[in-house]
Amino acid sequence: MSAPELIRIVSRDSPMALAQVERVRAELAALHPGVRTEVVPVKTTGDKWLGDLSRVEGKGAFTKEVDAALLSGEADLAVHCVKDVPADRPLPAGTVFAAFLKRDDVRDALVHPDGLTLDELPEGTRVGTSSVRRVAQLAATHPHLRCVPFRGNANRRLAKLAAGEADALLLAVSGLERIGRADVISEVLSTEAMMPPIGAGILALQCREGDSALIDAVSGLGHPATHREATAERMFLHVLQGHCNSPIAGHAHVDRSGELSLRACVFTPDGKVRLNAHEWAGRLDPATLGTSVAVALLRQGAREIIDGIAH
Ligand SMILES: NCc1[nH]cc(CCC(=O)O)c1CC(=O)O
Repeated sequence: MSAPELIRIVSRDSPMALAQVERVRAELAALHPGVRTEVVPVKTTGDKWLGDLSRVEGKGAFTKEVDAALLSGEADLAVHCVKDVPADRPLPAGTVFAAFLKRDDVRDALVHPDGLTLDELPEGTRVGTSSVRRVAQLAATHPHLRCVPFRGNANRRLAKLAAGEADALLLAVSGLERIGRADVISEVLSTEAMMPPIGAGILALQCREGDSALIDAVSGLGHPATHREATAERMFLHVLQGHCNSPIAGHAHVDRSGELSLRACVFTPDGKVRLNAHEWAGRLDPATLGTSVAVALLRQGAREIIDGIAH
């Protein structure tokens, strides 16, 4: 089938999201020089509402309006951070993932105006983050620090930090790189020090089911190892059935020999309990690995921890 003449790409309108779209346009232009692209920016509930996300009705605060543009035919292709796409339920009916782009850095970074590292931060330092995953892990390893709620896109968070609303920030390395602000990073945290979220650093392309001309055109942007990692991580979360307030981390990785493993954790919000599992896929497919790791954590009591957290 011949490639479409025009691909309309829908995305959130934050600087990070628009930078992601530019990456997709550049990769598409290299693959299909004849295809034109147009950007359809939308504001999502998650961009408009800067309060507690668990108070927004339903999941998908960063994806709902993007999905709607795809389904209504206003756009043909959506670019998402996999991290922001709910994994506890299937994609909206009528849509599918057409490709997962090569994964960026999965790690979180500390941003401190004077360049201090996490271990150097003095008692009482206010760390801006609304992420229950980051809060729980910091509480466990650095109980003398204080997390303060911090929402808004990465550029807004950096502006709030500059305005003194916190003393330091935790943000994804990949996000800072995308907005061209890797210069503010004072320390890149190892995945042992700060386990990443499901889908960290992965961009997914989503389209209407059955739009085969488009699927054919963009599938060449897909990265097979990233696809396996995203599939294992998302199935893990699907089986575990977390909610917005449950601190969960997970990181699948294809190593140099092509072996896939998945390490994952469930925490209590205060970080005092941490369940761990780490398994290799061996002959299992990625989704079965995700299921197996989720079951391993459920056997350790993950359900009771997750359900015991108010949401
Ligand atoms: N929750 C917002 C969000 N969604 C994806 C990223 C980072 C980029 C990525 O992991 O793809 C960020 C920002 C952050 O957590 O610092």
